[in-house]
Amino acid sequence: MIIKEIRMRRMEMRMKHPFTTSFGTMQDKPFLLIEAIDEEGNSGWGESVAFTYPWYAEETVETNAHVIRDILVPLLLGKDISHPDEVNEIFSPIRRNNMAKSAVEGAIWDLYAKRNKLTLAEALGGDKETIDVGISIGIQDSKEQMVETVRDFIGQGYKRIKMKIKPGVDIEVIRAVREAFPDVPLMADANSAYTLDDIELLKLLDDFNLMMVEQPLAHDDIIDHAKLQEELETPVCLDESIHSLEDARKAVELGSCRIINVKIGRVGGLTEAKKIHDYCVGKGIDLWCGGMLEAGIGRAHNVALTTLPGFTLPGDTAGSDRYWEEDIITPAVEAVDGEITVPSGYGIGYEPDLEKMNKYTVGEEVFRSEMTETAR
Ligand SMILES: O=C(O)CCC(=O)C1=CC=C[C@@H](O)[C@@H]1C(=O)O
Ligand SMILES: [Mg+2]
Repeated sequence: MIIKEIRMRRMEMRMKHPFTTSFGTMQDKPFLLIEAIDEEGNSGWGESVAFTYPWYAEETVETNAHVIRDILVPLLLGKDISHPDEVNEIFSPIRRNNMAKSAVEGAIWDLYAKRNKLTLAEALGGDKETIDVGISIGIQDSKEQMVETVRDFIGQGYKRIKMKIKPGVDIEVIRAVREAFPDVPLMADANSAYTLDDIELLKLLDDFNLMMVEQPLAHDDIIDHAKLQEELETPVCLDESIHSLEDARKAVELGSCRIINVKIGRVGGLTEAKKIHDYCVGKGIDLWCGGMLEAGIGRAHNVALTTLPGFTLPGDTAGSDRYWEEDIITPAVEAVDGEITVPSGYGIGYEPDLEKMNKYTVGEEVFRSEMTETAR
């Protein structure tokens, strides 16, 4: 398939509620959508998960727009791609900028699957018809509010509860939730808010039968996480530290984690995510698919990835209604009793809702192999 045109939409959506982590609070969500069109007029979609502020990773919406426009699109326009794995290869000379790469590569994966009359799950080698999903809950104003929020999501049937923690908002909140819900599958995400100086506090987590503690230490660390895992019964799960198969291999060999949160954008796309999956299956490392507060396109990619057999734990792909009054795909992603039915349509399986997309589009750039124009 020849990549004849790539369109980059600047989107602005606003989440229903603010989302607070150890790094801050967000509710407005500017992001980029990528559409790739082949010579037959087939169209595939990808979503950048970069935030406007580089608190989770070094990339931002602006750095993504530059790298996509000036570096990645010129490498792909006019190219004859027989399999999306080639995109990972074409982009390999570009250092990092994984979220930018992933947004473009995701569009090519969707395009490839549609062109070959496959669901994206089938194209990736996934074999599940439904996926179990959990919910990620931001830091709440009080432990009582956290308990009530957890109660609400358990009532909606979510298969596991992830709560954000940070120094001063950790042990007592987890204790309150565990006392209220002794058996709910429960985990905590620290977003790198602790250091090895906190090891005595972190060892207290072992009292709560948590499934895991996610990224307790520095965002770019695997050594200290290995020292921490030696002291903890609770499995360490890495998120921010893992940007590639090589990072995963080193972390597993060092014993830095027993679980990995795979985020397609963080690792540079579906091809790399699949490589990490295949490696971790062989090493007995459990995986789950993390979220980046995606709109429907990104959420659809997460659903497809989660169909791979090594995604053994419920991930963060909640229904669209977790964050959005209305989504930009139809139908919206729906979690019923903590399960999402994998769509049977080709590609990502959800249709872009162009009326909603246009409603939230604040800018668009069109790149064609023979010209580039700014459409609005
Ligand atoms: O998309 C979701 O629902 C998951 C949101 C979530 O937990 C996160 C999103 C982005 C950065 C972090 O705050 C956190 C994570 O680290 O997984
Ligand atoms: Mg995380």
